[in-house]
Amino acid sequence: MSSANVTVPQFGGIPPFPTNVPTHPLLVIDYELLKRHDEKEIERLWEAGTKLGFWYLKNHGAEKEVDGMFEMGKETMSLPLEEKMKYEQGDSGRSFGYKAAGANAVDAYGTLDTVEFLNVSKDDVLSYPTPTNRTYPLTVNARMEGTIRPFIQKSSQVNNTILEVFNDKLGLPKGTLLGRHRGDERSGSETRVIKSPPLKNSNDATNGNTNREKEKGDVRQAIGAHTDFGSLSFLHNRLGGLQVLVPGCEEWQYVKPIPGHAICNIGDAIALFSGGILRSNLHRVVPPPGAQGDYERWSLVFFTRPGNSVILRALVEDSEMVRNAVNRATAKANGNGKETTVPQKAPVTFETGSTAEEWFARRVRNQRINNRTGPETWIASRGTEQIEV
Ligand SMILES: O=C(O)CCC(=O)C(=O)O
Ligand SMILES: [Fe+2]
Repeated sequence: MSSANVTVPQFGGIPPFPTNVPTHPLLVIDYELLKRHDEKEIERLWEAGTKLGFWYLKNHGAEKEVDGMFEMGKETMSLPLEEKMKYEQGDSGRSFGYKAAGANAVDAYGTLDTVEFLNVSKDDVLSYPTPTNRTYPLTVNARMEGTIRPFIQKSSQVNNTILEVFNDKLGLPKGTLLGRHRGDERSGSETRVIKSPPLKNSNDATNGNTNREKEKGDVRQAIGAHTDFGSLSFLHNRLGGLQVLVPGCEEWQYVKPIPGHAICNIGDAIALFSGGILRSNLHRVVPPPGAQGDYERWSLVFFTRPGNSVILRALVEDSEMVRNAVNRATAKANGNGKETTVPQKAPVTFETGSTAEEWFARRVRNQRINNRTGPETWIASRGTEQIEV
C-alpha cells in the first residue's frame, strides 16, 4: 500500500498529514492537570501563551460535543445556497449568521476567500428559543439544545479555566479577566463551523480569482492571515491547512491536527489586556497539504470574547507586570532614549479607545469584499499584529 493510501482511523479515513511540509510543534497542555492547578502545567501554559499564543489542549472532555457540532455543520452546509443566504451576516459588521464563500478578502489585493462558515452567537444559544441577536436555519434550531448548547457550555468552561490561569499569572486581582466576560452582558462570543472545498474545487468556489496568487507565487488562501478578534479560541480540525507565522520566522508553518487534541489560541483582547505579554499570533488557512488536499476540510471554533461594552486596553492599574510591560514597549518604540537618526516606530498603543463590540465590528466589516475600496480596507480590518514584545 502506498503511504498516500494509509488513513488515520481516528479521523474517519482521511490520508495522514504529510511529513515533508514545514510544521510547527505546539506545546501539549493537559486540561485535567490545569483543572487541578498543577503548577508545572500552569508554567507550560504560560510559556505557550507568552511565546506563540498557540497550544494543543488534551483531555478537554468535549470530543462528543465536537462530533455533534460537525454533524450540525454538515446538515446546515448541505442546505441550498438560497436557504443559507437568508441568514447571511451582511455587510454592517455583524458576525452572527452565514458567510458565503468569497464574501471576505484574504489580502490587501482583495483576493476572495474560499470558505463558507456559520457563526452561532453564544447569547442566542443560551436564550433559545427566544433570539438575543438573530434566528438561524432549521438545521441549527433542531440541534440548539441537544448539541450546540452543551458544546458552548463545555467550551466556555475550558476557556474560562484558562482565563483564570492567565489572570493569576499576570498578577491581576482574582476574577479580573472573568469580570470582563460576564455571562449577564451580551458579547461577540460565538461558535463557528467552517467548510473549505477540496483543493481542486477551491478555484471555482469563488469564480477562480487565483491569477493574483499565481503572479505572486503564493498559495491559495482559504482564510487570510489574521489574529483572532476576541479573547480565547478553542479550535477543532481534522485536516491540515492551519498555518502560523512563528515570531522570527519568515515561512508559514503548518499546525498538524492530532486526534483528541484541540488547538487553542489567544486573541487580540487578551493581548491588549496583558500589555502584549500574552500573544495574539498571526495565522491563516490554506488548502490541506499533500493527499489531504483532495478532501473537504471542516473545522469548528468556539470564540470567547469580552462583553460588548468592555474597553480594550492594557490593565495597567490592576497589575504591576502589565504596567511594566507597557512601559517597556513604549520605551522600545521610542528608541530606549538613545539618540538616533533612524525614524522611530509608531508607538505601540494599548489604549485602543474601542469597546470589544466596536473592535469586533470594525474587523468583520472591513474584511467584507462588498465594503472594499482598496488596500486601506484590508488595513482597517487588522488587529494587534503590530504589537511586539
Ligand atoms: O480552520 C482553522 O483551522 C482555523 C480557523 C480560524 O483561524 C478562524 O476561524 O479564526
Ligand atoms: Fe483564527
